[in-house]
Amino acid sequence: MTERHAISLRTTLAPWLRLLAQRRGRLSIGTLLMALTLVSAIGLLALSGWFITASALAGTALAAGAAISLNIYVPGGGIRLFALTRTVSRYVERLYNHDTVLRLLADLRARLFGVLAGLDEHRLSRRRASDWLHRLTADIDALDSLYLRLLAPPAVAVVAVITLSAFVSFWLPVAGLAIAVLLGVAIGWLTWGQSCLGMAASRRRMEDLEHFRGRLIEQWQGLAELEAYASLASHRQRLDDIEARLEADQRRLGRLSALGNAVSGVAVGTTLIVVLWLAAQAYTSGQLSGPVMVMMSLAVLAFNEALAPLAIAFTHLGSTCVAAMRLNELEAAVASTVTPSQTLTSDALPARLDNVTLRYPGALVPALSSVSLTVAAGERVALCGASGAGKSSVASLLAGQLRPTQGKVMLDDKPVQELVPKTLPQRVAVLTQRIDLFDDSLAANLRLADPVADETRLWHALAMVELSGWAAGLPNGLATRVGEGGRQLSGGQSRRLALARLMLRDPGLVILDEPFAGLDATTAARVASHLDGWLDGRTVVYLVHDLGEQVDPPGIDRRLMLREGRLAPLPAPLR
Ligand SMILES: Nc1ncnc2c1ncn2[C@@H]1O[C@H](COP(=O)(O)OP(=O)(O)OP(=O)(O)O)[C@@H](O)[C@H]1O
Repeated sequence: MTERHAISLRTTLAPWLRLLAQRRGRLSIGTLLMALTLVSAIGLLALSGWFITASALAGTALAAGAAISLNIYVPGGGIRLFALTRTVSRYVERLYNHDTVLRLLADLRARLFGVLAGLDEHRLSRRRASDWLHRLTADIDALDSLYLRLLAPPAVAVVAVITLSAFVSFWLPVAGLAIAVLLGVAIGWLTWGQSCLGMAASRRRMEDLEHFRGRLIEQWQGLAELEAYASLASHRQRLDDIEARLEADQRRLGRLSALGNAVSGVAVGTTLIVVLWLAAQAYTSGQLSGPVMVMMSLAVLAFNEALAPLAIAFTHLGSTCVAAMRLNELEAAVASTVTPSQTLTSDALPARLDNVTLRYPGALVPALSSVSLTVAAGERVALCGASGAGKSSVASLLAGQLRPTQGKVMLDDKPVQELVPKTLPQRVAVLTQRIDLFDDSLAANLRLADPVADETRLWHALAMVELSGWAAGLPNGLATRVGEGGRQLSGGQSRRLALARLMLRDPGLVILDEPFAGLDATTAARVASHLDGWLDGRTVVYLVHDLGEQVDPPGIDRRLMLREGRLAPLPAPLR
């Protein structure tokens, strides 16, 4: 890992470390509990070694007739104490740290929800639902390892090396130095070295996992189409390719983790031999007693416990980095938007596009080019154009769901991006081509627009779209379930239900995309006459391919024509 990589790693993880720092009290207690567990494990082994050796030597001396005494109570008590603190602190540490991690997860998810809520429709629609799911699950999971796997264990290991080295130096400084150097190098390798080795594969794996999940969901959703066009095999082949890459990286990371574990074992083993050799020399020169010599060596052996979690955690550091990078990108996208503060009046809203150009990300040509149009308060404008002319793009701009690449979008003479987010859905209503109905009752689907609407209002809204007779004839009336995505309803019924839902609100600007699509002429004419009354006193933009084909939307004051993303002169009327 170069210096540049190290800097980018720091900047990538910095926002998340700051988030962790908000819980620094809990994290410090958790780390202390980890350290206590480790110290108890080292103490237990070291003291046991000392005690067994001292007892053996005392026994031998007694057998040889020497008069010696050994206090067995203090070391025996110490061993019991370490055994007890090791068990209790491990249990409490697991409980406490898992609780901390769950709290961190809640912090991370809440922060991500906040970020997602701040994204406009445009940014949200650039990714598949599965990608957002991946952000909320796998990415957050990868980040939660930041404390438990990447911060606390190396911190505890470093403190433990310093403490052990100081402890051993008390009797034999050169052995203390050997411990500091050898185990310090091992910690360096297991953190820095392992992360360098695993960085590429763990990053790639994280990216491939997201692709794999997205494509897999896409395959299940589109299974019927893939089978109908005999494309299932090629689609599956692409999935297999990603899976093969995932498996190869998994194997690579497994091998690297095994290498890390081997390095950790070799490091502890080598340190043990060196300390034993130095201690044996000190013993033969009378500098050190036998029990202390054994105690030093066993203390080093117990250090295995401190190094064991490092190899796997740091081999997978790339996953955490990718997750953090993705979430940082999202945060940056939200941070770049203006803090909104303006609200809309309760009257009909004037709307304006000032020299607006809109280019979708990655598109070769703009969807809208230098479009300027004004809709006065209370006016009804029909925006006509062929499929792909840019009508829906205009609607999304007016509804604040898209931001223009250039130019200004004004509602009520205020820039749309400066409007408080909740004011837009309250005052601007859009009926798009895509109808979203939920697998719930008719009443629940209607009450999305107004949760406190009573049944009288619901029946009135249904009557406005000529659905009240049909609904009254259903055995369960308003409690009838519409099925997933409104499957129990016809296309025309779904559209009218969506229109009824829209009429439960009180918007100042109404945008209706082909409001009568899928309706027969008689029903369309009846709905048009109800709609006409409801639209009075509101600004209206109709999006239509053309006028005069079937039933026109009611009360059109002016007609505009869009052609290939530009406002065009109206064609001369047919004679
Ligand atoms: N999310 C998107 N990403 C990229 N390009 C898009 C996106 N949405 C629309 N476009 C492109 O922008 C242009 C205008 O599309 P738009 O949906 O605004 O047209 P429209 O007039 O509403 O069409 P229709 O009547 O078929 O709904 C089209 O060329 C379309 O391909």
